[in-house]
Amino acid sequence: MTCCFPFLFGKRIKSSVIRDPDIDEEFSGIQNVILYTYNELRVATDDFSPANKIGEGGFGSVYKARLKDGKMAAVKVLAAESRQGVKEFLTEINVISEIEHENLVKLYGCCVEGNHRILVYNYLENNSLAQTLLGGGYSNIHFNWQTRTRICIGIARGLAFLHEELRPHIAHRDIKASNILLDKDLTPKISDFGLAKLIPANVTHVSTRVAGTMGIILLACAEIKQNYRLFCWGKGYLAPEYAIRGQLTRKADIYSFGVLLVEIVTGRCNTNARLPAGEQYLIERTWTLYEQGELARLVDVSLNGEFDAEEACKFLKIGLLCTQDVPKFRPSMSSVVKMLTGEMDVDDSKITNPGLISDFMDLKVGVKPKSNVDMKILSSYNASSASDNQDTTMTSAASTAATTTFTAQYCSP
Ligand SMILES: Nc1ncnc2c1ncn2[C@@H]1O[C@H](COP(=O)(O)OP(=O)(O)OP(=O)(O)O)[C@@H](O)[C@H]1O
Repeated sequence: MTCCFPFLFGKRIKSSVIRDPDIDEEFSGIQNVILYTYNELRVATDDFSPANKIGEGGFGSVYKARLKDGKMAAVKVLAAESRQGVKEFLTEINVISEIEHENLVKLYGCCVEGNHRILVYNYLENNSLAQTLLGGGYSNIHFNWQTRTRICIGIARGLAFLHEELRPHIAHRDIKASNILLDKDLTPKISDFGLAKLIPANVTHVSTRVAGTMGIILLACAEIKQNYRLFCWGKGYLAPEYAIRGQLTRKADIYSFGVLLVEIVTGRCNTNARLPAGEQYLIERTWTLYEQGELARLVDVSLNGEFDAEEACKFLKIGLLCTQDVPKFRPSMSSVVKMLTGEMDVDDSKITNPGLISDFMDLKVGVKPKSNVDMKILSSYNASSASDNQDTTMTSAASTAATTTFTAQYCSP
């Protein structure tokens, strides 16, 4: 196996030790990343043993590891399909390594040996919100109201930091319950910056491919000459403008945060096909109950009534503010933090209708779906940079890699 940077292994990267000018350039400005050898990580994970596997995401498998210095780590082995070239990979590392905040997962280092692309993160003891709070009762953790408020505020602070304090700003692009990890004190940490891209401060949005778990994929199949469109609805965190047009702004993250906020208060996933129609989509349900003045009914019953009803309804209203259909109506994350902590009032009159799948299906397609089909969509576009800026990025069935299950609605054009 060829080693890209043999002279760097086991060392903290210092650009001063690098001799190759290209590599020197790649590493310039990277000071705090440790480069691990593949062998070191193999030993740390007991040869990537299934017993140490703690998760599987769209971009690869995650293993629990004990590093040489005794520290626990989460080792994310990027799947072959999502392996980037050294340059892209290091660009990502460069971004991640400089980010430090109480509510963001810390990147310790990486491995870029031969074909391997591995990220090494701080290990978080209490798993993700998806596996605990929303995991269907398989966790021993009791999320009381106070813990939930702390988690909501922590996530909001982490995101506000990415959006507003970092220069250039960063949109996470994949805010969702499985990307919120909890440490031993249940402090939330936002993970998965693998998909984060820099947004230059003077750019209001970049139109780009949809990354990570897809909310919607619009596929036009060449064989049927675009006679059919396949709309796929996934886990529902994506803002409509991002899902449909690939328009990435911080406002799309704020939409996803709003969905997550409502999930935390209600203790349920944002989509649940087993519920009666009208209750399946959490944001739709929240909007209905808000209009009826009955928001408190949504609060997680497992709290046994032990919560501050006024505060819980306020959080749900903030969720609605964040998920408004019109991106510019959504508040900034720093305002969200202030509203959550009570430093700023929530103005009910500012709440307008949320961006909902049912609405834009009708709007964009103009016909009702013919049938529901469950299918495995191979997501993870490797769309060429040429198509990155086109609204039609998602119409290219394009290259597909990681498997994600979606419920698709097959429609006439
Ligand atoms: N730093 C970490 N500490 C502890 N567990 C982790 C850590 N990072 C990831 N995990 C576990 O691995 C799982 C998979 O994480 P990963 O970020 O690869 O995928 P995901 O967020 O579930 O999905 P996707 O790739 O679609 O975003 C997480 O849900 C979590 O349970």
